[in-house]
Amino acid sequence: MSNYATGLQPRCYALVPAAGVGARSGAAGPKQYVSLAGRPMMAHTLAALRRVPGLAATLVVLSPEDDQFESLLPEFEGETAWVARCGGATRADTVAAGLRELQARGAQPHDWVLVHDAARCLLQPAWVEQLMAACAGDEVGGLLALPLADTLKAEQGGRVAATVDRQGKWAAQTPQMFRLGLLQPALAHAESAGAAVTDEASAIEALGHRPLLVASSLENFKVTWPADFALAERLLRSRG
Ligand SMILES: Nc1ccn([C@@H]2O[C@H](COP(=O)(O)OP(=O)(O)OP(=O)(O)O)[C@@H](O)[C@H]2O)c(=O)n1
Ligand SMILES: C[C@](O)(CO)[C@H](O)COP(=O)(O)O
Repeated sequence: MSNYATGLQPRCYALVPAAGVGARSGAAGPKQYVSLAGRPMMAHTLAALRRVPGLAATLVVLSPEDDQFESLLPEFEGETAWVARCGGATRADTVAAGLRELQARGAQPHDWVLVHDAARCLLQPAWVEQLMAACAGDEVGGLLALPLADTLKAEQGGRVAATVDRQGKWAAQTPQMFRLGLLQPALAHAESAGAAVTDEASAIEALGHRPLLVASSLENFKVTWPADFALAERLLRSRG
């Protein structure tokens, strides 16, 4: 019997952490506002989420200091498009604050939350639908990810220290989809243990669960480094 068998149909919420500064990107300001194919990067991310059938609402979590969202994405806010200015110092802090905001807006423990990086602006709705379909009947939830195609090296002082066995290794992407009632305590547990989790799945794993891996696309990369902007722009333009 499921822990979440309330008799109520769970809702699915998207939570977009967008409170980062983009230090690695070399951009003059937060990378989520860099213009790509004529629109701020985050506009592409949010447009993709808007086209996902079955999402009850999308919550964007900004830094309290953000002064660009309203002017650059004036059309976003609405009945199912929410904004909160409660982002934290780390991605995990931002997500935890966003979960509290979802709860305050009526989300229940059995509801699903799909956490998706603002910086993964090449997202395709079909990939999100695949994740939702895979997780629908699952107790734990899961994430989009990609099996590693390259040989993996461990580095020390600019030289190869070791070649790491890549067999069975995947690169984690987003969305990462978990029940609110599981993700919230998982992040709280990670924080109290002083564990710096870089994604939601690691917090869930630390509780002994094994999230589902749902194969995604190389195109769902996270804009991180300076050269990533040009690649994202080319791909966005090629999609028309
Ligand atoms: N304190 C933070 C840090 C990151 N993020 C968000 O988490 C996503 C993935 O993080 P990353 O690519 O690392 O973004 P930045 O933190 O902005 O980049 P950097 O680490 O290079 O500074 C981004 O959408 C980013 O805005 C966030 O909401 N709050
Ligand atoms: C969540 C994530 O995008 C999965 O790959 C990644 O862990 C975020 O890491 P970052 O260092 O905050 O960019």
